Amino acid sequence: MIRVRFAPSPTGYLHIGNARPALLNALYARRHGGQFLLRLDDTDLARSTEAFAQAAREDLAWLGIEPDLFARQSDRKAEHDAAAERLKAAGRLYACYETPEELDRRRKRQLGRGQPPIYDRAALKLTAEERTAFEAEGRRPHWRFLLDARTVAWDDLVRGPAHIDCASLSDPVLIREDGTYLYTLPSVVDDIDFGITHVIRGEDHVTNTGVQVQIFEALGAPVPVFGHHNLLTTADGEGLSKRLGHLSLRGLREAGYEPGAVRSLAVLTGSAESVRAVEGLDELAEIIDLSEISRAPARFDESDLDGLNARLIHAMPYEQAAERLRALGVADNTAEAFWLAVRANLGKVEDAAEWWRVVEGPVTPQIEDAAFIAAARETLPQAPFDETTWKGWTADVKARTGAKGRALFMPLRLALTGLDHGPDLAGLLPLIGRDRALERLSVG
Ligand SMILES: Nc1ncnc2c1ncn2[C@@H]1O[C@H](COP(=O)(O)OP(=O)(O)OP(=O)(O)O)[C@@H](O)[C@H]1O
Repeated sequence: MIRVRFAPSPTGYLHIGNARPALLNALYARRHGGQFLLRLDDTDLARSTEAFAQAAREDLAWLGIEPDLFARQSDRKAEHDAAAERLKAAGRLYACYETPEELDRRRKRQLGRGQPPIYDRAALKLTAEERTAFEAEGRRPHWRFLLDARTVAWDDLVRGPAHIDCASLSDPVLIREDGTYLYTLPSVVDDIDFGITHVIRGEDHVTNTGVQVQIFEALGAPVPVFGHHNLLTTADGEGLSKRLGHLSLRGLREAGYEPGAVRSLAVLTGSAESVRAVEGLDELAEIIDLSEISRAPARFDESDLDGLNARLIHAMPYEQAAERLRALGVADNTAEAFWLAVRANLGKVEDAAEWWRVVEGPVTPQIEDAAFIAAARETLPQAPFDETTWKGWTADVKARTGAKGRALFMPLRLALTGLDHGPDLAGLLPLIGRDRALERLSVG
C-alpha cells in the first residue's frame, strides 16, 4: 500500500508554497490508490500553536484534502526516545559539549585555513573524565548522528538520479541541549512507524534526505522512495515563509479565491503543464506527473489567480455556489437562474452581491433620451417574463424607434440597471421582472 505524508510545522498559516507538497502528495495518493497522512511536526513547542494546527487542517480541507490518517509528533516522544537510545547503543548518536561560541570559533578557524567548516568530531575523542567534568560544570550534551563518510544515492521521483556526499557534511545534531529533537530524527521515526512509502517534499530537504537515508538504515528500516519538487517563489524570485505570513491559504480564501484556482496555481506552476484553471482534484491527479516537474524554481504570479478564478466561476455549477449565494442574501427561488445569468461576469462569487442589488434595486436609472425610453416602456411585454422576453421586446423597440445595435441596447441597460456594463440582459430581465422594469423605465 502506497502511503504518503504532508508534514508541516504548525508555526504559522499554511501558504501557497506549502499547498504544493500538500497537493502533490494528495494527488500522488489519489493517482496510485494510496493513503495520505497529515502529520503535524510540532516538536518546536515554542513556536507551534494549537490554533495553527487547527488552521492547517481547515485550510487543507478547503483545498479538498481530507487526510486518511492524522498524527502529531508531540504525541510520539516515547517512540523518538526509543529510537535515540537505539542509535546511542549502536554508537551512531554521540554526546557533544561544545557551546555555540566554541563551535563558531572553530568554524572560523577552519575557514581561515581554507578548510570546509565541517564539525571535527572532537566530542568522539572525549574521555569519560572529560565528559564528567563537563557535566559537573552544568553543561548538558547535545547529540550528533555519526554519519558514514559516503555518498547516499537515490532515484528521485522528480529529479531522477540524485545523491548527497555525506563526507562533506557535519554530523547533524539530532537532539538539542534541552533534550528536544530537531526535525531530522522524529521525521524518520514517524515515517517508519506509519509505513510511509513515498516522501514527497520540497527541494529544501534534499540534504536532509542524505542524512535521513543513513538514519533509516541505522534503524534497520526500509528506505522510502523520495521525491523533491521545486519551490514556489514570488514573481520576483522571493521564497515564502509561514512564519512571515506569506500569501496564506487562509488569506486567499478570505479574499474570495476558489480552492480550484489556488490548487491550479500551486501545482501547475513550474510543472510540464501550462497554468490553467483545472477544477477537480481527479483531473489534476491525471495530468500531474512528478517526473515531469521542472527543476528550476517555480515562479508564480499572484495576479494569475484572478484569471484562474474567473474561469472556474464562469463554468461553476449552481450547486457549488448555492450556499455562498444564500449567504449573500440571494433569494432561493430565483438563485439558480440568477447564478446562470451573472456568473460569466464575475471574478469572484462574492461579486454576485452587486448584481443581486441590481436585480432587487434600488437602482438609479440613467435616462438620456426620454422619448426613446417612453417607447420602450410602452412596448414592454406583459408578465411573466422569461429568457425570450428580452429578444422580443428589443425587436419591438427597434421597430418602433429605428435604433439598433449599441444605440438600442445601451439606453435600455442604463435605464434598467443604472450601469453601462453587466450580464446579458436576456437572463437578467426575467429576474428584474415587469414591475421593477416598468418602474425603472418610468423615471424622469
Ligand atoms: N515556497 C515553497 N514552495 C514549495 N514548497 C514549499 C515552500 N516552502 C515550504 N515548502 C514545503 O512545505 C512543506 C512544509 O514545510 P514547513 O512546515 O517547513 O514550511 P515552511 O513554510 O518552509 O516553514 P517556515 O516558514 O515555518 O520555516 C515542506 O515539504 C516544504 O518543502
